[in-house]
Amino acid sequence: MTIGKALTIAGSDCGGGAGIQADLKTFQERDVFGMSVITVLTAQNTLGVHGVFPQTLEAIEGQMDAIFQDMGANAVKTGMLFSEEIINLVADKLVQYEVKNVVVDPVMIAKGGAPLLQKQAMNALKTKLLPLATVITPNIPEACEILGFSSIDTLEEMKDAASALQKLGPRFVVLKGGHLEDENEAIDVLFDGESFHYFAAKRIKTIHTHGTGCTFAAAITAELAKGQDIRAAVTTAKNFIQAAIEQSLCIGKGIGPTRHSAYRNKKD
Ligand SMILES: Nc1ncnc2c1ncn2[C@@H]1O[C@H](COP(=O)(O)OP(=O)(O)OP(=O)(O)O)[C@@H](O)[C@H]1O
Ligand SMILES: Cc1ncc(COP(=O)(O)O)c(N)n1
Repeated sequence: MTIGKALTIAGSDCGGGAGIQADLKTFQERDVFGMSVITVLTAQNTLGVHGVFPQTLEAIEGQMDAIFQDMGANAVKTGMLFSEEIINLVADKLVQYEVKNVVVDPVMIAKGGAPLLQKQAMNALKTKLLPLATVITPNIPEACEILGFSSIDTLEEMKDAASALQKLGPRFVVLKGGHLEDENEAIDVLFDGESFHYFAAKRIKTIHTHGTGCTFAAAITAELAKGQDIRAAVTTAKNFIQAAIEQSLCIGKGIGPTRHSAYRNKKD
């Protein structure tokens, strides 16, 4: 019996809505074998991030070696990497193990505003990690930060940004439009170096969107691990996140998580 193997290299969200926990739930729902390398522990709930505890480089390296010297992975996602040292280590290991299908979610700031990437790590993200990526999945503020743009306000500007991001080295760019001011639609743009593809869905009116970015990127990773091409992977991920937000959960006193099981048994 074979199964796609997907690895997430990310931060732990003890509250279960984002990070490693969201990724593993998504992998399970998409029927791939999920594995994890924990870069940082966060003390976090729906009200915000209350503590960030980076793991030692030795601990991160040990987890990566354990996985790649035995099981390997058909696709890898990176999420919260937090520091320059962690980014450099993870990038070196991805090169060492010749990892294919690397999904980089350039996590920078939590929904509540807490920094999840140190300012001095930006250069390593841009120069070491992005060139290794098969696909990157920034949201609009992250794209602005990477490119030094002051704002991205329209679909045309999203296309310009996606094209500029692709020049930094990733094979594909999926620029997420969740932060665009559009009452009706949440539209994401895929750029493959030649053409643009659009993934639009009805915008859902809810505050409970904790972990949407992690979940969306994890769903892309799962589909790539199964051998799907990028357009099929993003199509499934968009359907998956739409269902998860439609049934998002009012758990806790703040921004609740999405329901990872909402797309279960639905046809792609
Ligand atoms: N209110 C919404 N209704 C429908 N889809 C949404 C909504 N908000 C975000 N999305 C979609 O969810 C996915 C994740 O996008 P989003 O922009 O929320 O990521 P993000 O800001 O990186 O998330 P996070 O802050 O959790 O990391 C995208 O496909 C986006 O279009
Ligand atoms: C460990 C970790 N990784 C990623 C996010 C981003 O998710 P969100 O912006 O929805 O809080 C997070 N909050 N925590």
